Amino acid sequence: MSVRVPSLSVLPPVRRDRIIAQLPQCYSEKAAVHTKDEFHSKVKTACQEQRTGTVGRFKIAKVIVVGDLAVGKTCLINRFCKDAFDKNYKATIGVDFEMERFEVLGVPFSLQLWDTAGQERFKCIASTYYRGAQTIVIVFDVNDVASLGHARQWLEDALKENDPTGVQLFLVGTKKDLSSPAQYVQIEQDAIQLAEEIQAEYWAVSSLTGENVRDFFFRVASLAFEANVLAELEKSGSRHIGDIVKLNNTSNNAYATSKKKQSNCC
Ligand SMILES: Nc1nc2c(ncn2[C@@H]2O[C@H](COP(=O)(O)OP(=O)(O)OP(=O)(O)O)[C@@H](O)[C@H]2O)c(=O)[nH]1
Ligand SMILES: [Mg+2]
Repeated sequence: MSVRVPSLSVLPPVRRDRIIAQLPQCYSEKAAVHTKDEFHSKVKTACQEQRTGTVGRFKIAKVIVVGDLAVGKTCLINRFCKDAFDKNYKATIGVDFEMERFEVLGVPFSLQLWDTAGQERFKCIASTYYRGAQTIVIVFDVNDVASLGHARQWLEDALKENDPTGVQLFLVGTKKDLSSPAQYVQIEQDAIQLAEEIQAEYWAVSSLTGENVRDFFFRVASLAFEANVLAELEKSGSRHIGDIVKLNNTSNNAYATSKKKQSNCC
């Protein structure tokens, strides 16, 4: 198992191609977290007035990526974070993670992307990292019906460690480049139906060609950001949250939490 934990002081600056000025649209209106064209007006105003509280001050949203072995979880993350693709399968042992920094509506915001192992023998290690997720991404291979069939079980396992009301769910079909249009149409129907049932947003991507990968992660970052700012606004009611919320570096630092978990890990 490899877990790399960068310190805050060595984080690179936000890349120019990680700047989000508008809400990216969903993949399918039939299965979306929401279908609004723009960020919530309260969120836009809060950002303009720099009233986003702890969001923007080292706020990091934890995203866990789960799903059957070899469906393409690692390739999906690597395509986005490193613009790389490896055709050779190398199983993830336990977990790995990547940090991605964005700027959303002028506010810094980071995603901590946890790439978990799909292999049964590593599942017990991986599941100890599920806790505290804000976003759960369930991955399946669009050419493998069984991997879609297992999505509910992955969700159930991830929700054991998280508050179901507080998480955003995504169901992502990978390896779109390998499927014929006819095959794809069939599995997409089933996937969208499942996504509707579990209230997940559906996406289909190819890490080989890069199709939809960037749009997908931009959508994840934007929806997590929007939910975080709305939660901050709700927490502080009509008060000016930027004036009253002080970040406690020890208790709110996700890196500290990760380090703690790392040392407890089997
Ligand atoms: N053609 C094609 N192959 C892909 C794509 N994504 C992943 N693969 C291949 O599928 C295999 C498994 O990919 P991984 O990303 O390692 O799978 P994983 O889900 O991380 O697997 P575990 O770590 O064991 O859970 C590799 O051989 C990849 O090259 C894709 O979009 N298109
Ligand atoms: Mg992997």
